[in-house]
Amino acid sequence: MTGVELRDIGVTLAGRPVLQGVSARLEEPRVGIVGRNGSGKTTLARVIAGLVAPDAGQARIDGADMAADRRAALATVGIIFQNPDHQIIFPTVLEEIAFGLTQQGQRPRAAEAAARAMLDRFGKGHWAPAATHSLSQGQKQLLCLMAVLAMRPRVVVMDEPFSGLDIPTRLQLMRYLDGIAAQVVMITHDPGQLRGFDRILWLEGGRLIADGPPDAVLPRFEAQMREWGGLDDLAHLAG
Ligand SMILES: Nc1ncnc2c1ncn2[C@@H]1O[C@H](COP(=O)(O)OP(=O)(O)OP(=O)(O)O)[C@@H](O)[C@H]1O
Repeated sequence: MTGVELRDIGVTLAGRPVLQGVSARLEEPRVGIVGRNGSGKTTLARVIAGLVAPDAGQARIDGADMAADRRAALATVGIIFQNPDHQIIFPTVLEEIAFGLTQQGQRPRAAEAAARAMLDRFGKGHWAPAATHSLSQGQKQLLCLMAVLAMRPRVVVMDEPFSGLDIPTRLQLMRYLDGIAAQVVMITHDPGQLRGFDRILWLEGGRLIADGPPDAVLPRFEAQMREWGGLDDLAHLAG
């Protein structure tokens, strides 16, 4: 089958269930994942990208198990983390983008040419020799997006990619996203970033508590967040 298939996913970390019984078949071009802090969103993103193997159930993309088949994962799925500093490892922009392509088996010269082509596509050809540490947070996030897209993934998983960015930078990055052909699975706390999305998954306490089109899920999600926002549950410490 095509698309992301999550079948009864369970993940336990440090003896605690973090995801339980999560099942969904995602074929829509734009899928959002919402939920409170600690609800398991990042863990689910990592499961989809094959970075975490579930303790129970199966996660597949286009029929392949991303955690077991890292070669298929490199060709199929890319992930963009919340903090680009956790993702960027090379001193220059060109090296950063070319790296993933050499990982996929391209020769260095071909990888460099493809990296330059990706920079040109975003009108950022002049960034090639720039030092990655000199980029702003928004520029770093765009670099991560270009590095992932250069690998031509079928699915791009994004874990709160716009947090910490100012509004114009966020809007620019969202516009870039509009133009990409890959299926996007995006985690966010901000329902405003999910305009135009096709489907929303809502996680609470590691379980999927709602799954449907934005019109059906987001108004309930926002009402619930406002209600919980009125309570003082920050006083409790996890046991
Ligand atoms: N490596 C780990 N070891 C132990 N517990 C973990 C680990 N990673 C995450 N957890 C716990 O799993 C739960 C879910 O974490 P996760 O990061 O998936 O949630 P989240 O919904 O993405 O949260 P946030 O919105 O705050 O980023 C949390 O209670 C967290 O403390």
